[in-house]
Order: sequence, then C-alpha cells, then structure tokens
Amino acid sequence: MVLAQLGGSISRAIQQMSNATVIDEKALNDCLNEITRALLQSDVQFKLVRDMQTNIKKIVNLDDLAAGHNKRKIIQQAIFNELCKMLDPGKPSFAPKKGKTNVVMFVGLQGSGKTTTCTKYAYYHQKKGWKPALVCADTFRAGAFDQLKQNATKAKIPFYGSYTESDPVKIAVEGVERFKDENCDLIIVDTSGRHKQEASLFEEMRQVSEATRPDLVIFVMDSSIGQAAFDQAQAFKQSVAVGAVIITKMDGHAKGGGALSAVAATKSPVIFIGTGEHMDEFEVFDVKPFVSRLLGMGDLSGFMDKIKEVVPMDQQPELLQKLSEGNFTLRVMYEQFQNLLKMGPIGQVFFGCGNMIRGGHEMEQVFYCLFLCNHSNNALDQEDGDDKKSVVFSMLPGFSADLMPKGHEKEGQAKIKQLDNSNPKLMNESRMMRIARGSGRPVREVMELFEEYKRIAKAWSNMKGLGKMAKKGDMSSLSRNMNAQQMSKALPPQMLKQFGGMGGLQNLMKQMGSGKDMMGMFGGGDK
Ligand SMILES: Nc1nc2c(ncn2[C@@H]2O[C@H](COP(=O)(O)OP(=O)(O)OP(=O)(O)O)[C@@H](O)[C@H]2O)c(=O)[nH]1
Repeated sequence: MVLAQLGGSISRAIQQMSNATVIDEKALNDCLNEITRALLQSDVQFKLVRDMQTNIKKIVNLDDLAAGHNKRKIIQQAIFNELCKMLDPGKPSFAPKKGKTNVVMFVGLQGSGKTTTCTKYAYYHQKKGWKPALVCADTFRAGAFDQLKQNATKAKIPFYGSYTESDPVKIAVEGVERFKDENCDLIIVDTSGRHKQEASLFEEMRQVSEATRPDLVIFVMDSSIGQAAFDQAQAFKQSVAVGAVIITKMDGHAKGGGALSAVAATKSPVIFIGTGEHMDEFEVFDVKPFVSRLLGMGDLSGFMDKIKEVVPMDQQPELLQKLSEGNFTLRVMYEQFQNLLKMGPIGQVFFGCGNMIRGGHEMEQVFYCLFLCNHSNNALDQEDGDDKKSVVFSMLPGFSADLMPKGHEKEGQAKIKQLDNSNPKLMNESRMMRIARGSGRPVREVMELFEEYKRIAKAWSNMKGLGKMAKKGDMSSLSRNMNAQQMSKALPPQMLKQFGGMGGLQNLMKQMGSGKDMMGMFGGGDK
C-alpha cells in the first residue's frame, strides 16, 4: 500500500535532518516541508497537514532546547504524536459487549466494500466466540442479498433478507427482531449504497437507523478515494451518527492518506482496515502501533502476536535443539527459508530474498525473527493456522514497509536450494563453481550466499546461550536475568543497530516491561 511509501518518505525526511551537522531552524523546516509534501501526495487533507506543521513548530522550540538535548528524538516524537493525533479522535468507539444484544449498522457508498466488510466483521467476532448475524437491508442493488447470503453461508453465519420486499426499513426491523429472539449478540445491518452521495441514500440511512436504533454506525470507506475522503466522510456523519470507520482496500494502490482525513471528518476512530477480498484479510487498527510502523519505529508486540499465529508448533523443538547447540547449518537455513515462504506474502515479511542475498545484513534479522518464532511455544490456533498469514516486517524497529520489494522470493529460494546439501567445510572454490554450473547461477551469487551463510552462522553462535536457557524451559530466569547488555551481545549486530543500539534496546526492554512480555517473546508466556 502506498501508505508505506508515506512512512518511508517521512522516515527519510527525519533521517536527512539527523544527518545535518546542526539541527537548526532551516534543517527543521526542510524536514517539515518534506513531510508536508509526502502527506499531501498521500491525499491527506491540506488543512490537517498545515495544522500538523504548525503544532510541531510550536512544540519543538529549538531555541529553548539546551545543547545536550537530543533534538532528533524530540522532533521525531513530536511528529509521531501529531500523526497519532490525526488518527485518534480522542474518544474510543462504542465497544459491543459479548453476550448482550448489539446492533451495528454499516453505511457507505456503493462499491466501498460494505457487504464484504460486514461479513469480515461478523467472521472476526465469530472466531472470538460471538454469535453474530447478518441482515441485508440493501434493496437498491440487485444481487446485494445474494452476495450477503453467499458470504454468510461460507462463514456459517445466520442471515436475513428478502428477494421480494422492497422496503429496507421493514427488512432491517424484521431481521433485527428475529436475531434478538435468537439471542444473537452481534446483529449487523448492511444498508444500501449509491454511486455518489445522494439525498435518497441519506434519507434511507436515516430511516433504517431510526427504526433499528443501532448501538454503533460504522462508515465504510474505500481507501482509494483520495482527497474526496474528507467531504464524503463528513456527509455521512451529518446524516447518521457515525461512531467508527473501517477503511477498505488498503492492499491496493490507494494512497491511503484519506484514512487520516476520514477520522478528522467523522471524529470517529478507524477500528479495522480491509487488506484484501478474503474473509480473513481484515486487521484491527490501533493508532500507535500503526504510526510506529509507518515511521519505521516498529511494533514489537504486534510482531510477536503475528509470529505466534504463523509458526507451526511441530517445527519448533528440532530447530531449537540445533540452534542451542550453535548448529546453524545450510540445511537449517534452507528449511527456515521454506518456512518463511509458507507464511504468506513473503514480500511483506522480509525484504525479498534477492536483496538479502545480494549482501545486505537483512538475512541475520530474518533468522533472528525465526529464532523468536521457534521459541514461541504458544499453541497455534488451528483455524488461524490454515489461513494465509503474513508477518509484517515493518513491525520490527528500523524497518518501514516500503523497503520490501516483492517478486524476488523464488529467486532467493532457488539460490539457497543450490547449497542445501553442501557441507560448509567442503565448500571450496571448485565446489562452488560446480554448484553454480549445476544450478545455472553465476559463481558470484553462490559465493555471496555462502558468505552470507557464514556470517549468520557466526552470529548464531552468539545466540547459543539464549538457546540453552530456552531449551531448559527456564523462561522466567531467561527473562528475569537477561539485562539489556546480555541481550545486546546475543543479538546479531545489525539487529542491534536497528533497535537503536544499547539505548534503544534498553528502552525497548523497559517498554516491554521485561517480565511477562519478554517471557512471551521467548516462549515462556501464558499457556
Ligand atoms: N482488494 C480488496 N478488495 C475489497 C476489499 N473489500 C472489499 N473489496 C472488494 O470490493 C468490491 C466491492 O465490495 P462490496 O462488498 O460488494 O461493496 P459494497 O459497498 O457492499 O457495494 P454495494 O452493496 O453495492 O453498496 C468487491 O469486489 C470486494 O471483493 C479489500 O479490503 N481489499
């Protein structure tokens, strides 16, 4: 998504400012202008961007900052806070209560993804033990009921609608009543849309809302509508009591900045984003982790959650054994690479193997992540495990999502496969040439890959201690006893750099509250 590019541009602007010999008024202005340009290009409303710039300047008064202050950090924090403010209306949306009757009405223009999103929302809650039901009050678009019926049947969610009744209010009321009688706790009413904002649409929405008295009205907006987002969202808000926003199609080429505008227009939070056409391509939206990822500052807790979702339990003990013995072989590298590929859109997960192999240090981080994966003993939710999953690498500090070109996955896998059965000790020049000939790859690539392997293997020998402790199952002592210094020794150097060095790591450990979360990180959390 293009929002990732926005994040990249902002991070670069901050980085450029940091590289300046002195951070003075000019450096700050240049940085803010760059950020303004990036936000405007992403379709964020002009007024919002201007306000943000003014606020940051008010907060960061360079003259008042004593020489010892870390100006870069202060400016970065101010930018972070302002972006969060844009996305956070300051009050949470109504939270449905499990076991009670909750009526949630969906509104939005035709094609915004409303019907699809209703089902995603129902399915999301159903997986968490709710009893959702879907009501199709869209009598305007032919085929709307069939679409909802098809989606609901697939997800095994009860539904209500009619092929003959043309009054949406009547259907909505009947559906809500029926599902109240059936003790459903989340009754979702899908309403009709129009191609554009029309008086008839708003009138219909008002009537359905008055008749069903929803606890929450969710406005569904297509992320690709650009600068029109603010006005569209405001028009809906003026007609019905919009209490939350869901932005769809965040997987596409949308610039996505409209999401920020929609929040400002409705004064309601974004609660989910749609990231694809499938039922499970739906993510909870949290402001701080989102902005953090956008700016390449990472979201470790989200990252760990994702990891717990995707790593097969049965592959953990064996790898753990190998790693704890410092036994990082080419075979391990290959197998873990296979694992990555199974995780889903790998391009989202890691840079693209082509890049890693071309001599960056990213591979170390990949395997560090795998180390975390394989130390995570939390049971896999079987249902989730079957789904197509992805780990968003941007959750790791120091990475912004636009650093991940797609399309090199197969290439990287093929290269690693060439080395699969080779004993590193026997890997001399003539052997490498033979491998290159046999696999049709240039010798240079084979050599580079082998060098990469050696570097990772070396980094992994530092991890031995961690592995042993984890293997003994002594998670609590691991988390209690490991201080930032020990941790820094165990981390691959490049990873440590990405965390922001010792200082960054200390901060991170503090943030994570060294106890429970660190235990979770290494597999000792709640079972
Ligand atoms: N790529 C992608 N496609 C989506 C997403 N959400 C919905 N769609 C697609 O967008 C198209 C329109 O979705 P619908 O759910 O039919 O839209 P709607 O707003 O209900 O349309 P009306 O019922 O006519 O008002 C469908 O092809 C969906 O599969 C998403 O998050 N990503």
